[in-house]
Amino acid sequence: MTLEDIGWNKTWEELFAPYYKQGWQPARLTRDNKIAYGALVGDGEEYEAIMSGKVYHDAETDAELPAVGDWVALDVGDEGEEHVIRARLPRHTCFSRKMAGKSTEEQVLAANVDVVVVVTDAGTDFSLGRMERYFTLIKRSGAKAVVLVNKSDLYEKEDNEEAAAEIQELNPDADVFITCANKKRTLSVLRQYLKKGQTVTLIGSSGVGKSSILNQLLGDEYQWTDDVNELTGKGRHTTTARELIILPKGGVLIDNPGIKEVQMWTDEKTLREGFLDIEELALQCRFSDCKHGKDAGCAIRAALEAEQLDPRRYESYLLLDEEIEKLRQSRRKRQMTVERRSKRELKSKVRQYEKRRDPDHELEPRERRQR
Ligand SMILES: Nc1nc2c(ncn2[C@@H]2O[C@H](COP(=O)(O)OP(=O)(O)OP(=O)(O)O)[C@@H](O)[C@H]2O)c(=O)[nH]1
Ligand SMILES: [Zn+2]
Repeated sequence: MTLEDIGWNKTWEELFAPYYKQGWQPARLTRDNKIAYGALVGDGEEYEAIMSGKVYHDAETDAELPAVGDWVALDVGDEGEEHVIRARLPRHTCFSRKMAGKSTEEQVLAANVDVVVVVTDAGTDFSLGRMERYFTLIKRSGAKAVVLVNKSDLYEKEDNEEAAAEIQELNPDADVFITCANKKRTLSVLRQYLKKGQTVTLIGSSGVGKSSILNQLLGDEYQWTDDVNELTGKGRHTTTARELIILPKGGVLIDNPGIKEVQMWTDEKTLREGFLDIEELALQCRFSDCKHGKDAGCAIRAALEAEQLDPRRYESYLLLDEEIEKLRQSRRKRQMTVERRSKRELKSKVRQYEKRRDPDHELEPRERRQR
C-alpha cells in the first residue's frame, strides 16, 4: 500500500511541506474512538494515535476536530511512546450532519469523501423528498453524488427508468444508474468511481441493498456485516474496527455508525418539517417554555380557538416525538432481523467450510465406519 492508494496527491503533498520539516508523517485517519484514532501511514502501518493539546484547543467546534478520512501530521513516537496527531490538513470535502435541535452543532461523518453513493429502489423505498435531502447533504459536503436505483429485478423496466429519470431531474449533476445487487455486471458502473485514491461512501435506507452491493465489491472473502465474526471474534463495532477500508481493486470506502444513521436522521427531519407551521406558531407564544395548555399568551391555543389550526394536526404534532421514537425502534428491530439473518448465513458458511475440510463431518458414525 502507498499513500496514493488511500488518496494522497500533489495538493496534499504541498500542504504538508511544513510538517515534513518537523519530522512528522502524513497519515489518514481510519477510525475515531474519541480518545484515540487509527492513523494509516504510507507503508501500510496503522498506528493508534492521540490528538495533541494544540489540535484539541485550536478546534473551535467539534466539527474542526480530526475525523475519519482526515489527513493529519503524525508524530510517530519511539517504542513505548505515544503517537501524536500534531495537525489536521484542511479538508477537501466534508460529509456532515447538523445535530437535531442544535442547528449550529455539526457532526462530521467522514472527511475527504470524493463520491457519495445513494442506494434506493423504484418501489417501497422511492421518495423524492428523501432524495432531495440526500442531495442537500452531499452538495454541502462537496462530494459527487451517485444514485443507484437498485433491486431492478423486482420492478418493471419502465418503473426503474421512470424512477431514475425523476431522480436525475431533481439533480442534473448526479450520476444515476439502475442496478441489481444480484447481477454483478450491473454494478460495474461503480468501477469508474472506485479508482485508486478515490474515497467513496454508501448511504440509503435499511434493506435497500447496501451490504449486498458492498459484498459484491469486496469479493466473497470479506466479511461485511455488523455481526461478530465467529471465525476471528472481531466485530465491526469493537474499538479496533476500521471505518476506512481499502478495496481490493482500488478505491477507499468509508462506513461508520454515523453514516449508517444518515437515513434515519433525514426521515426524522422530514417528519419534523411537516409540522414547521406549528413550530413557528409555538415561537409566538408569550413564554418560551409554554406548555400550550392554560398558559397565558399561547399562540397555539389561540390558533386552535380561531380554527386556524386543525386540532387533529395539532394532536399528531404532539405525538411527533413518539412517532420518531417508533421510527427508531422499527429501525432497531429491522437491524436485529438483519443481524440474525446474516448470523444464520455465516453459520451455514462456517458449516460448509467445515464440511469441506472434513467431508465425513455430518455423517452418522455408522456411515463413517462403512466408508
Ligand atoms: N431482489 C433483489 N434483492 C436484493 C437486491 N439487493 C439486495 N437485495 C436483498 O435485500 C435484502 C437487504 O439487503 P442488504 O444488502 O442487507 O440491505 P442494506 O441496505 O445493507 O440494509 P441495512 O444493513 O439494514 O442498512 C437482502 O435480502 C438482499 O439479498 C437486489 O438488487 N435485488
Ligand atoms: Zn403555547
